[in-house]
Amino acid sequence: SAMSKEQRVLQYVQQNASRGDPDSVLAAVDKFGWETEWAMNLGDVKGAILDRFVKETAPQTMLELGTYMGYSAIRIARLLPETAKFMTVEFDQENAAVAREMIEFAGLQNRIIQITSDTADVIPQLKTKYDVETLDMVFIDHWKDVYVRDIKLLETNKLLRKGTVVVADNIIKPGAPEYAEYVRTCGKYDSTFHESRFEYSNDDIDGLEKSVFRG
Ligand SMILES: Cc1cc(C(=O)N2CCN(C)CC2)sc1-c1cc(O)c2nc[nH]c(=O)c2c1
Ligand SMILES: [Mg+2]
Repeated sequence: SAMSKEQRVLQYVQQNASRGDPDSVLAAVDKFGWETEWAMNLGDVKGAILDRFVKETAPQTMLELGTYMGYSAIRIARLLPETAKFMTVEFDQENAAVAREMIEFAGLQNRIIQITSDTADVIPQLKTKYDVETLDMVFIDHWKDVYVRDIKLLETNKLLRKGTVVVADNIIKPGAPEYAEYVRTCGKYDSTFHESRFEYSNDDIDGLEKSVFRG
């Protein structure tokens, strides 16, 4: 059967990037996104903002909700020390399979714990099954309608501590208004909005919300 868009991106990476070179993998995905087919990767413009947050935070324990093709997982893992524990969760089996190959091509499979499951099932298991005490940083980029559900699950499962940094994609496009409202008004976070460009677009606006848990 014909290849999916995600498989086409993976093939392009395998044929145009250098195995074991994460930056060349990111560059190939971005070139494909700009020049050939749009895809919902974080992309280079918002990616540079996330890079800065990851470098500033230097997390030892990190969680990503929404792996998709693995682009942001590679983006994050390339900045983490070997000692860091980084888990990424993807619900869609086909996307998870593409991500596994993309992450392997980048040579980062030893730095990324890939989980294929519903985040609502995984979050309550992080302490017991994944030996997590608390999270230093979280990147939320799965589905806008469950952003609030999942950050509340992180709270009730005692996975956040004073200073945990929670970053969320797509605050403007497609938009996560309930999430923005929650983190900005619930009193539990110091939250800032970082305006940027929508992935692979010169004119559409989007942005990342960065919310630091007050503990
Ligand atoms: C799938 C999709 C379509 C969008 C859009 O407005 N489009 C008009 C403009 N054309 C060009 C693209 C299509 S925005 C978006 C999207 C973007 C993300 O970064 C996402 N991140 C995580 N999870 C998501 O479901 C997610 C969806
Ligand atoms: Mg996104």
